[in-house]
Amino acid sequence: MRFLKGHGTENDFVILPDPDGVVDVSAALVAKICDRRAGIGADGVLRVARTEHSHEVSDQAAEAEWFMDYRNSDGSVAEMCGNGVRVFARYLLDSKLVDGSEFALATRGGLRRVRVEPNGDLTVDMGRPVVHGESAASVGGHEYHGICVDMGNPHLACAIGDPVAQLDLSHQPGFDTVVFPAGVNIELFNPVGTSRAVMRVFERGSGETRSCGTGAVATAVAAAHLSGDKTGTWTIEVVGGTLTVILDEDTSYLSGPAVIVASGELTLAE
Ligand SMILES: N[C@@H](CCC[C@H](N)C(=O)O)C(=O)O
Repeated sequence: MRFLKGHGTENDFVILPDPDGVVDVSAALVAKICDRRAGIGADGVLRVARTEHSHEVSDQAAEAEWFMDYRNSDGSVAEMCGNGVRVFARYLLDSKLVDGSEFALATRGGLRRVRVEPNGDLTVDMGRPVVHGESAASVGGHEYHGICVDMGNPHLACAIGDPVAQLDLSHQPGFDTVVFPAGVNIELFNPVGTSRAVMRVFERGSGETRSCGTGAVATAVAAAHLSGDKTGTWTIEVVGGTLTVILDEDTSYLSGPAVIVASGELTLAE
């Protein structure tokens, strides 16, 4: 099976081209591929299938030719991945599977429109973030309060006083399983001034990663909430680079770099 490897601000993915939708990506195979010692190593897998071969997309999303089948590194399925969309889009562009500088792709979370910026960065229309209350995460014996943001997938974004660089995110943070029965991606951030935040993330199904696109938007929403705003442009600094988030009345946009770094033949079997 052919594979490619790519990343967006060091949130890294193995891409499996499967235009006819015939590859069975079992949880065990995904976990093996993502293993950083026994496999290729990645935060997740992006299977690239024609939307007509997927039964998991809404009617609206079915208008896109390509479906991003995203899996976390533990093999679990997620609805959306913001950096994944950008890396997936880079693969489609490099492989000439899409035309022009604006196109859409299908995800389990719905249709996502992508635009190529003049500097080569990719911007994704991430849809309208939905805020649904407050909750708390516990890390290293500290409890941090934050807001719950649905980006198609679940997030808890917490502004914290301690420097994020000092957090130990080697273990799953505690969270309220009544609020998040299907698990949650947890962002911990330090607001810097009025339009910047430094963020770390512990992702559901993947552990700490060096970036998370949906998490960056959730962080911008939480940071804006703190400063009494609903709209604006936010610079989100993640461990693997810098992302830009624009919040407007109706939707949100995520921009940043995405690159393909390798390709090869996968010999791993389940
Ligand atoms: N890294 C992603 C989010 C991937 C999915 C997440 N772990 C989940 O289970 O919801 C991003 O860039 O958004």
